[in-house]
Amino acid sequence: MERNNADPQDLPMAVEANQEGLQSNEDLHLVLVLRLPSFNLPLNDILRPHFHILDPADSPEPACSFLSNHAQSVRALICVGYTPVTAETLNLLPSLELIVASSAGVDHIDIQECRRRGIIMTNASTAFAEDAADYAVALLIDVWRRISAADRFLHAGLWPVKGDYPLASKLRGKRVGIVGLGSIGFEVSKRLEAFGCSIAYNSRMEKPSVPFPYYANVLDLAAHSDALVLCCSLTEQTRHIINKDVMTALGKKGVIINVGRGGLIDEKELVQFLLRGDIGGAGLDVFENEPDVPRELFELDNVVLSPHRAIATPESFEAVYQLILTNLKAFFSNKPLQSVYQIE
Ligand SMILES: O=CC(=O)O
Repeated sequence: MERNNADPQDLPMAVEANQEGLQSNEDLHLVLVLRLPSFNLPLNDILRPHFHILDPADSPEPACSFLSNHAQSVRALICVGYTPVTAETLNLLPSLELIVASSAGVDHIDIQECRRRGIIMTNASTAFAEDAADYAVALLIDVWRRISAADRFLHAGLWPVKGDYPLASKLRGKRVGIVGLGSIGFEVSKRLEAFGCSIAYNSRMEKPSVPFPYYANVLDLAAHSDALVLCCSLTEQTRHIINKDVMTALGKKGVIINVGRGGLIDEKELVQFLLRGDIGGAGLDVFENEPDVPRELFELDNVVLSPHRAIATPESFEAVYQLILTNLKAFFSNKPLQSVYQIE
């Protein structure tokens, strides 16, 4: 594969050291990092020995002129966090071939434009899968066993006043429908099987390698489930995949857990269903307009809320940095990439 020959005059970067010794920036492949200035991670330090990092957030130049002036020959871009990558941004990067997303979800990236341009994308759901799955299951157990609500009961000093706390619900024997059986959904299935739940799923395509019943339609999955766990990407096809009809099919005792994206659920409808008692409860780590959470939810004891933290542990971030490094090294040495996001 051809080397990237950025004009070193354009790049006000110092000479970098790598493990093999000192190399000038001219010898290192150029990698653009797009991040919000507030997103200060050790990622650049991990990458610098291996790549020549261009980071507009470190420059006083406005991002647009930085990209026009310095990034014309950039072939690989790291998108950190949920920094939007729009068609306008992509237009400033005519040589771009690869986007490495540091997130599991990629709905902040214009994937249709990437498809049109033939830009490959990798995401980080494999690195986040275990933590996201632990969290999804924790939310489900919390809603069914009412742990957070019981905690509030005790904190409010209500045990001596009101007596025994009401019984909650058992996990074993429950039917859980997983929406999106990618790496995160699959980890959820492994954990819930161990709790004695029966698993079914909906996904873009049936997966011949898994033993669980497949429902091509989320409505049918909901009708055969006690809980839905949402682990899929937010795309044009999945926006509001959990709508009024699906919630009705899930029924009054049904529970919804969301560790995907807020936009997967018609949130206004969800609030109404919960207020009317038309579904049994919800465990929500993501919301349609973060960080704004519908205030009505704060009053409901059958709802467990969390500020978009399912994937986040220091260990999972470390795994993401390593995944990013592996993918960039593979790309520049023309080897197979890990965790390629399949753009539909
Ligand atoms: O929500 C978290 C992620 O997409 O990484």
